Amino acid sequence: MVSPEVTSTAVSASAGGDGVFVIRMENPPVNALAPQLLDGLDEALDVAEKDGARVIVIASGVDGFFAAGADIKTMVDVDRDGFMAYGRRLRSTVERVAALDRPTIAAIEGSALGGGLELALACDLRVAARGGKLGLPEAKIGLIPSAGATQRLPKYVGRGRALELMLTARLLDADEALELGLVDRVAETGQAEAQAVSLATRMAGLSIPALTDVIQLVDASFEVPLAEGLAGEVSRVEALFDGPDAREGMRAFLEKRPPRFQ
Ligand SMILES: CCCCCCCCCCCCC[C@H](O)CC(=O)SCCNC(=O)CCNC(=O)[C@H](O)C(C)(C)COP(=O)(O)OP(=O)(O)OC[C@H]1O[C@@H](n2cnc3c(N)ncnc32)[C@H](O)[C@@H]1OP(=O)(O)O
Repeated sequence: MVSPEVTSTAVSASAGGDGVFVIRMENPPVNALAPQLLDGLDEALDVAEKDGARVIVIASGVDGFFAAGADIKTMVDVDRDGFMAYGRRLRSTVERVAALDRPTIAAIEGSALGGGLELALACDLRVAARGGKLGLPEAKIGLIPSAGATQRLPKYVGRGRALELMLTARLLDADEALELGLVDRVAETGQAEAQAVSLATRMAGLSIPALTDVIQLVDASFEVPLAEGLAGEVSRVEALFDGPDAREGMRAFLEKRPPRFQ
């Protein structure tokens, strides 16, 4: 069901009854991450949170592009203050996606480049369809990725591969991106959103507090000493055990019925 609450012209959204909320970026021709698209993303995220979305999919509604990154046609004429202001604006939305307290999946149909790929990297998982290109070509235009890729990419693909991709500015296809660990699933052309929604639907049937805890513990594993991470597991599982989902999940298992998580 299309969500009428999203009024943006650069984004549409649909909320499924199963708790999966799909946000589609629609800023033709290349889904350049222009301010109106970022405003639309934030509006859609507001609606998703208000509606209690359990899993959020960020997809593309523009043929050929998930997102081509910052709008070079605009960037070429913008002054330093505008560059800095836009950078702050873009990073605000990207980091909001990264910090969401529910799982997020990027459905990459078409090319995801520069800031567009950085938006996908801020999601918890990535599904990429064959036919698109993925890359961080900022060095070709005298810039560097500056919406999180230098910090996230090494965690996904390792230091050497992250450097190779950013130092060559080369583009990958979906299969190589999967091989490197840049994306988590590959779909046939035109099927990225469908595959992402299928994955999201499976996740939406589980305990979202538990999934969110797993995401945060895995992300922390790159930052904290092992002992601190293990202690985090303990404190979180004890809190979950005290929460409503654990009792409901165990009772549903024993009663051989689907759990009704909050
Ligand atoms: C107030 C607003 C200010 C906005 C500017 C301020 C920026 C602040 C930056 C801070 C944040 C940084 C974020 C990030 O880290 C940095 C970036 O994202 S930089 C941009 C990175 N993206 C790219 O470099 C992609 C460049 N595109 C390509 O490599 C190719 O287009 C492609 C995607 C591989 C496809 O190639 P082709 O199939 O050959 O098609 P074309 O190249 O001919 O492209 C078709 C058409 O689309 C236009 N286009 C493509 N990408 C962009 C883009 N990013 N911005 C604008 N326009 C783009 C291209 O020019 C063609 O247009 P046409 O010639 O047909 O008019």
